[in-house]
Amino acid sequence: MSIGWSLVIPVKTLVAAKSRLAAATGRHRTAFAVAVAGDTVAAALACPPVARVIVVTSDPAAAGPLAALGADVVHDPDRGLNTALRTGAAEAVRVAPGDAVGALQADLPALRPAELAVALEAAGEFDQAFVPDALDIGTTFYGVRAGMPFKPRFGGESRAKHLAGGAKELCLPGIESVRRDVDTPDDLRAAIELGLGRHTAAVVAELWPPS
Ligand SMILES: Nc1nc2c(ncn2[C@@H]2O[C@H](COP(=O)(O)OP(=O)(O)OP(=O)(O)O)[C@@H](O)[C@H]2O)c(=O)[nH]1
Ligand SMILES: C=C(OP(=O)(O)O)C(=O)O
Repeated sequence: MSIGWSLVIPVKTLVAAKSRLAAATGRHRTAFAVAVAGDTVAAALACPPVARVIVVTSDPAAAGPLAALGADVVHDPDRGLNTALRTGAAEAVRVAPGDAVGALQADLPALRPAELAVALEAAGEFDQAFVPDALDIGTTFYGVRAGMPFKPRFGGESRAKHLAGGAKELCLPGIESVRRDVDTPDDLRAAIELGLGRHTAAVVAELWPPS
C-alpha cells in the first residue's frame, strides 16, 4: 500500500526572493516568486500520495495566494531555511503522525504531479531520502518515513550534505520536473522547455509577450 505524505514547502520573504533573477524579472520579481511557488504547491496538491501541503512563510503576500490554492500555512520564525522546514515538519507530525514528511523546494514551476508521485513512492522505501537538483549540487526534495528524525540540510551544496547525513539519493529516470529548480535565467529557460505551470506561464507572458 502506498504511504501518505505531508509536504513542507518553504517560501522566503518576497522582498528577498529570487534575487538571482532580479535582472531578468524586473518589476515582476515578486509576482514571479509567488507564481513559481503557486505552481509548485498546485502540482504537489494534485499528486495522489500527498495528503497535505504545509507552506512555511512569514510573508502575508505569499501566504494568501498559496492558502487559496489549498495549502496550510505555518508562520516562519525567520531563523533560516532549515529551521523553517523543521517548523513545518513539527506541524505535519502534530496533525498526521502516521504520514511520511517531506521538504520540497518552492521553485519547481514545471513540477508534474505524476513525476512527484514516482519520487515519493521511491522515497517511501527508505528511512530518509532526497532528490538532487538538476545540476547535482543542491536538493529539491528531502523526506523521511513516519516516525523517523527529520534532518534537512538544505543550503549551498546540499546534495553532498544530505549524502553525508545518510539519506538515500534517489537517482530515478523520469523525474526531470522534480529536479528542475529555477534560480537563474538558464534554469528558467530549461523549465520553459519542460513546460511551465499556469501561474508562472502567465508571469512569463507579461515579461516576454509573444511577438
Ligand atoms: N520559509 C523560508 N523559506 C526559505 C528561506 N530561505 C530560503 N527559503 C526557500 O527555500 C528555497 C530555496 O531558497 P533560495 O535559493 O535560498 O532563495 P530563492 O528565493 O529561491 O533564490 P535567490 O534569492 O536567488 O537565492 C526557496 O523555496 C525559498 O523560498 C527562509 O529563511 N524561510
Ligand atoms: C537551498 C538550496 O537550493 P537553491 O539552489 O535554490 O539555493 C539547496 O539546494 O539546498
